[in-house]
Amino acid sequence: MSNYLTNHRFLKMNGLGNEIVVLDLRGEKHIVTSDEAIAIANDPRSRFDQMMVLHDPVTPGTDAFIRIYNTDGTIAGGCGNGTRCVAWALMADAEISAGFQGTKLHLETKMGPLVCERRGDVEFTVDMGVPLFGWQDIPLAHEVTDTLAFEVPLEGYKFVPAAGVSVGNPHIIFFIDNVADWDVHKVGPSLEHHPLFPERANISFAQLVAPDHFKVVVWERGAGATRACGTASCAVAVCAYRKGLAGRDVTVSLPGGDLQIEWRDNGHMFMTGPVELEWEDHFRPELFAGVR
Ligand SMILES: N[C@H](CCC[C@H](N)C(=O)O)C(=O)O
Repeated sequence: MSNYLTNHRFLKMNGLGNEIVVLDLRGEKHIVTSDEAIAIANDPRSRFDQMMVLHDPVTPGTDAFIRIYNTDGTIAGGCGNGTRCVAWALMADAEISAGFQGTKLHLETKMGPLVCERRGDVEFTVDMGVPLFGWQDIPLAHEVTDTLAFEVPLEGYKFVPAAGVSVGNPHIIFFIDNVADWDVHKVGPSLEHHPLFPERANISFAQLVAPDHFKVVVWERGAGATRACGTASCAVAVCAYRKGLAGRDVTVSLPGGDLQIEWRDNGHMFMTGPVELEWEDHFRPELFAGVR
């Protein structure tokens, strides 16, 4: 492992149990390689679903640029839970916030800008942008008549139409009767890699509890089953609204807890939820038994 990481701030956090590492590489030119990301993810102390690496801002007026890595070393366009963790780090962490004043932060990923607002000690709202519903946007490998109801075989289960959307990353949702009947470990891997999804996909099973409440379980592209997924919660909320199942303001209950999603009239999705800091240190190779 390259020693350029040494001494950079390393935070192990989570957003509703979605395991997040925040690595502050601002001021550093190196970009973490896929192999380095995998090595950090493979160490039990720093195991992550997503690693959020902070770089110097690219667009004037923004506070930082974030590169997002999945457990398997691939890059993700968006990560809702991780973005809230970054917001906490830059606004509130004793060391890297550098006494940040105010309650608003402008972040940027390869998918565009992300504005974060602090709501409380550990509670943040993120403007997750505008969802895209075209088959090329999701993307699908070929055109389907209706991206809110198309066919993907679910081996071993009765047919349920799939809904697709891009919220900065590809999401496929199955609106089903009861999440307890679905084993994401069983169906997730083959759906994530299904040939209909040329960039692979995050897979969700969503159960309507009430028009303002869903129970959701997620199999994430590049990370597997996670305890919570912010972008999937946005994806469920906007597809449910467009299918006439729900209103614009919904609670999404994930295995790790609840997120609030609001799809405002201006087309933007707003996600609100908590973060937790587990431990922080400076990156030192000896901290990571398996990382060399
Ligand atoms: N856990 C993340 C999503 C990661 C998405 C990633 N698995 C991908 O698109 O490759 C969230 O809270 O939104």
